[in-house]
Amino acid sequence: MATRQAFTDSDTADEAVRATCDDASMCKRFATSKGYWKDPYIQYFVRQVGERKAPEINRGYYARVQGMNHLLDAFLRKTACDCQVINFGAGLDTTFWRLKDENLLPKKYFEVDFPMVVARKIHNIKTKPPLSKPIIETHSSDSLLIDGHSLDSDRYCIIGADLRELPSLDEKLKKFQLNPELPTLLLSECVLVYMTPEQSSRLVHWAAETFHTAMFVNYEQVNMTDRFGQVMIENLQRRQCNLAGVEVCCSLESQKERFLKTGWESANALDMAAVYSVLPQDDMARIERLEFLDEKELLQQLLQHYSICWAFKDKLKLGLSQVAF
Ligand SMILES: C[S@@+](CC[C@H](N)C(=O)[O-])C[C@H]1O[C@@H](n2cnc3c(N)ncnc32)[C@H](O)[C@@H]1O
Repeated sequence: MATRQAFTDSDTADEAVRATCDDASMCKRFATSKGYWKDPYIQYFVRQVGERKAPEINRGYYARVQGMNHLLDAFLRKTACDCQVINFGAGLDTTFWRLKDENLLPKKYFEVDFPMVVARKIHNIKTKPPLSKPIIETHSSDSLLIDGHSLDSDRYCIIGADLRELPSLDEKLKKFQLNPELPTLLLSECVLVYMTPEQSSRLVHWAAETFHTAMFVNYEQVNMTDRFGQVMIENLQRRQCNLAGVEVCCSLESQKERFLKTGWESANALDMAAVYSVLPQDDMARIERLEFLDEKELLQQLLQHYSICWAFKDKLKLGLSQVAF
């Protein structure tokens, strides 16, 4: 009886975590509909623009997407795209298509998410030619491996796996030709916070052990010990969504420490208020004209509660320390 209860609880918890990918995509869909940035592909994953989001939410998403893209693109340029990218907990992310359009595709772009999320993503790809065509165009043979829980092509691979189960994750990535010798960028955008500190540390450690030249970029909450953080935690808990890893989100120091304790050479972290202030000023002026922002303080508070942390190890001496803001 006790075992059955435990199974049911953890299943409900995982379901709530999986649902967060819809929240992220709906917010991105709304912000792109307002013109914050361009994403011609997100409409194929989220059909409706959906209900209005407050201007501070849209600006927060703008900073999140621009911040992550900035480090991703800098890594791709540094390696001249002779590298691979793994996006952990990618959800319905559309970065593969952006990179293809911008001629910035790495040798192979991998995504991992729960099998149920991956199944939905693959269904959308299969049924929407604007999504499937770029994958077929970058694939050399006639046969493409697609089943319910994985898609494998020459340049793009989607894997259904639980990031907390490392032996199985490692086996699946290697089965789909992950190359430990290639410089590798690992991305996690609002993902590690749903795992316990031990589980996320093990994942980050696995990455440090597997690749000699790599960068890990993690976006998630920070400064969560104050009242604002407490309200965020309670709001999510009300939806059965537990921030199991919130302990690591105390400060920029605790974010960096996770990497420094698990085999990474160096780690940096900025809160999103700092990132916001260093994003290209001309585009910033453009987006700040899109919607009137009444709640300037609220935006500032929101930005101070998210961060980007990036860590690297650079055996090939590519100059990864220069990949920064
Ligand atoms: C908030 S969403 C973010 C999605 C995407 N990274 C973005 O920013 O648009 C979190 C994602 O992480 C995935 N995720 C969380 N824990 C995971 C785990 N243990 N294994 C696989 N995926 C996980 C969820 O299914 C969900 O798609």
